[in-house]
Amino acid sequence: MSNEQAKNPHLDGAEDIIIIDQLNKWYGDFHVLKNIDLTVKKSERIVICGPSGSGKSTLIRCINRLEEFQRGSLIVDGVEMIDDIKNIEAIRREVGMVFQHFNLFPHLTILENLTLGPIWVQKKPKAEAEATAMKYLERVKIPEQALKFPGQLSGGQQQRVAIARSLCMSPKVMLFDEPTSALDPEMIKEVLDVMVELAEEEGMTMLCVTHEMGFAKKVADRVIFMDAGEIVEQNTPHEFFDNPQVDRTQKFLEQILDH
Ligand SMILES: Nc1ncnc2c1ncn2[C@@H]1O[C@H](COP(=O)(O)OP(=O)(O)OP(=O)(O)O)[C@@H](O)[C@H]1O
Repeated sequence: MSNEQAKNPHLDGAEDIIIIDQLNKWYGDFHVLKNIDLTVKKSERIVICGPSGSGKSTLIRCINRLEEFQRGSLIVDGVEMIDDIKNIEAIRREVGMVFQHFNLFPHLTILENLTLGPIWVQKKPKAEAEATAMKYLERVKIPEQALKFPGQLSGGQQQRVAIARSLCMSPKVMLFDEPTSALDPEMIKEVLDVMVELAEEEGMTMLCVTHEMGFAKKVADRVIFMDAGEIVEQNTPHEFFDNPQVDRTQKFLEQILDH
């Protein structure tokens, strides 16, 4: 396995924000994650790819504790993930997640979707939460949609709302689980553009499960290839795409780059 750590200058001297050590997870008898070791630096941008069912979603869902795991350790910003509700809450505050299907509350306006967490979880005053929400709606370029309901927005706009909603909680890490795979082709770019800005202008630490290899080439410090519950290969995008070391990676790249 190639283990070359990203060598981008913006990561020089950066501290480790996620440390995963020998993480193993089973669904019943099915060993879904096998001996995962992964250290992520602050401001690092990681793209995770691999065949369907290889465990990509499960891995990032473990990071913010949407899934439990049976063996190994996982530390996020110095907080170890053990079965302790206070730790889970701390992790959820630090780690935002954007899903394939947006997961907005349909009966709440966009503004209410964005302020719900800050008001109820972070106990922020309503006016402050709304000001922050508007700031992030402007950042994702849809402030005029604030008083509409999710069903009145396009898929691309809803996904940008979901990204803004995560940002309202001031996360230190953002996890993206196939954020563009439910979108029509013409909407994919508008969401990827927001993610690129987030990486380049905010220096956000990002782990993104995606098959958007153009995004990986443009933004990622490191691309990780998973297969059958293992990290099979990881490298800088340049090396990963131009010089894959492992047979399984080569076959995967041939398949997806054919499309
Ligand atoms: N709740 C569950 N119970 C049992 N098996 C599950 C559960 N969730 C996922 N799995 C299985 O675990 C494996 C990994 O799933 P996961 O969603 O992490 O893969 P993935 O690489 O993200 O796939 P995809 O690209 O299709 O989303 C799959 O075989 C899946 O069927």
